[in-house]
Amino acid sequence: GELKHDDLVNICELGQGNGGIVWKVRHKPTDKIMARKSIYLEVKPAVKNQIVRELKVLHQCNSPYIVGFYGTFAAEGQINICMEYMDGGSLDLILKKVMRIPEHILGKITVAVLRGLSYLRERHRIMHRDIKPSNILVNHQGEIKLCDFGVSAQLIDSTLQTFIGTRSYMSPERLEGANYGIMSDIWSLGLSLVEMALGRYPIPPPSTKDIDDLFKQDPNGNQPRPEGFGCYKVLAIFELMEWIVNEAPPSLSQTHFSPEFCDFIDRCLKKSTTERADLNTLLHHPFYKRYESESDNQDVASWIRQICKIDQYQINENNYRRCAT
Ligand SMILES: O=C(NOCCO)c1oc2ccncc2c1Nc1ccc(C2CC2)cc1F
Ligand SMILES: [Mg+2]
Repeated sequence: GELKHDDLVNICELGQGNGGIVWKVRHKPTDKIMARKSIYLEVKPAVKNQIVRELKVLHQCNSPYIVGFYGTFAAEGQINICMEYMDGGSLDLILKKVMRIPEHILGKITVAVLRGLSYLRERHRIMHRDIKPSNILVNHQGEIKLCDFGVSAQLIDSTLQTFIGTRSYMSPERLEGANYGIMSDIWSLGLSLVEMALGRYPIPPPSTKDIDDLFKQDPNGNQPRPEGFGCYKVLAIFELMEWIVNEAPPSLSQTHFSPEFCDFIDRCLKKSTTERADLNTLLHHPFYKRYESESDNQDVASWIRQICKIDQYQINENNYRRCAT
């Protein structure tokens, strides 16, 4: 049956952003751990009920590359979406812990995202609409899954993409207000991969010297990033949108990345949608091919566990220091 608000007990807050707050919760009747996202909306009850009705389609969204769905309900003026708890968190949080994500892990991420996008398109005829590191979640089993995709048309309209912060992953055509579709998700994937490969949002593009410094000082990319890293100028959001529309797209250099990866990125970040690679082309690209055959994700699992162990170690270290004083 449907989940009820009173059956859920808050454990801890997992994150906040763009009008939504996510809690780790326990479902008392089943003792199951879940993540509950609450989105506050000032809309009429009829609109809320339509959103809940449309979100129930998520019960049919079953794929290894899509975060599991347990149920949805309206309570206290919020839309609540209960989903699978992913104990590795989202890739934007992972990126804060490490300098950057190694290419072979980015290959596995690419396989999962392309397969997730294919599933949403083939089986549900929808695009994602919000591909970015914070909407790609991982767990200790090495699974990589998508969340926060546009399954409810009414929720899309009600939020009207007012979340200005997320515009920076939007494709040029979408920023210009032109028609956009799945090709816009491909642009967002390309931009997200460059950000995770370099360890920083890639617009304005870092200079070759910046990138060489980044790789010289820490070849394995495991040290947390020093403050003021790269001391690059952070553009205001509108400057950023202008840059995406008017300037050349970011790219990767073959000094630090494989030719296949560099080419994959170039194909995703074509500013013109007619030149940009579509989903099927990318599913035949050598970079995707290199990783699609690897069935298990034990390399991802051990990489995630190693990062979370550092995290756990630091928690213990801080606790020890506090107790020792
Ligand atoms: O969270 C969203 N935006 O994040 C900004 C607010 O924090 C979001 O925006 C939508 C627009 C249209 N339909 C749905 C959603 C949806 N949420 C959502 C979609 C799919 C799932 C699947 C179970 C994994 C979970 C979700 F939370
Ligand atoms: Mg999100």
